[in-house]
Amino acid sequence: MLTIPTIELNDGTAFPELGLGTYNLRGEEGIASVVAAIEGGYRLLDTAVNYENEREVGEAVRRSGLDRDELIVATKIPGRMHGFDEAIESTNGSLKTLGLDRIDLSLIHWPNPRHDKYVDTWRGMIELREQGKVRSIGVSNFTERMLTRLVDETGVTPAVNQVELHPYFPQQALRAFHDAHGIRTESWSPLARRSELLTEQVLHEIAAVHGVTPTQVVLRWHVELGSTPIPKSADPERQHENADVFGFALTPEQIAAISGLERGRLWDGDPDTHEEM
Ligand SMILES: NC(=O)C1=CN([C@@H]2O[C@H](COP(=O)(O)OP(=O)(O)OC[C@H]3O[C@@H](n4cnc5c(N)ncnc54)[C@H](OP(=O)(O)O)[C@@H]3O)[C@@H](O)[C@H]2O)C=CC1
Ligand SMILES: O=C(O)C(=O)[C@@H](O)[C@H](O)C(=O)CO
Repeated sequence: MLTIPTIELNDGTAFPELGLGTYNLRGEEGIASVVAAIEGGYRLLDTAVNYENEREVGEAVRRSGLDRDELIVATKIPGRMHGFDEAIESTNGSLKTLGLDRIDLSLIHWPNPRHDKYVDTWRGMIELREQGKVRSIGVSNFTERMLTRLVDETGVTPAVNQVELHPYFPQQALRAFHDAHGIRTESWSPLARRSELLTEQVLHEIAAVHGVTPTQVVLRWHVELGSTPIPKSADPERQHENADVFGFALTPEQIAAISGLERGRLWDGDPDTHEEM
């Protein structure tokens, strides 16, 4: 079993440097994949109401037999549940579906700025944290301007901002903002959803130098940037490959070469315009 190192969030919580994405892991097969990941050493599980697999993730937590406090279960409030009361209702629903008595990390899934309710949603999450139903609170797909507004209007800085981040979209400016404000960056689609990224020549060259795979080079790049990647894999061997990135280090030149693959978002997931309910 691998040991995945942790960092400390701005609320004092120990948080893994790599976790498991669970988008599309559903049913008995999905449960088995999540159990395998936990047995392989994963301690951060990323789900969402909109993935329709909170039941499976909660069941995997129970089947793993691991002490509950060793795991970080993260879920997300969907756009249709924005607002103070709605955030509380959504979280109570997630607790029930997960079958757990605490959510370790709750995120606002998308800001949906046209509806302009994310500040009220955030206030609901602050209340949930005070009630102990949620341990850490954060956001996803927030821009610098949106993060600034949350802090200015509530005085509470998110612990995490989970955003699209991979070598095609390295998010340098947003990461610098996070670092300056004590917000942990989390990378979604860290492998660019497998796409053609893993065939890039530069990744193969760097992988050969270290005796690792191109996938491991990409995930190590996230770690070196100070972001927690949450690669999704249904397969225990690929889960192991993805998490086994703490035994080598990239040089500054290699990190720069990987960041040089930048070309933009995978799809039109721009938080200023994309709306997800
Ligand atoms: N907050 C947000 O708005 C968003 C959050 N997310 C979160 O981020 C997670 C990860 O992002 P996701 O979009 O799933 O994409 P990823 O970048 O994690 O890529 C997942 C794909 O890569 C494949 N894969 C995984 N490991 C390997 C490997 N070692 N070698 C070859 N192929 C591999 C998987 O296939 P296989 O399973 O067969 O191994 C799957 O097809 C999601 O699952 C979700 O939890 C994602 C999008 C948006
Ligand atoms: O997976 C998520 O968390 C999302 O927010 C979705 O937008 C997802 O990335 C998707 O299905 C986009 O095609």
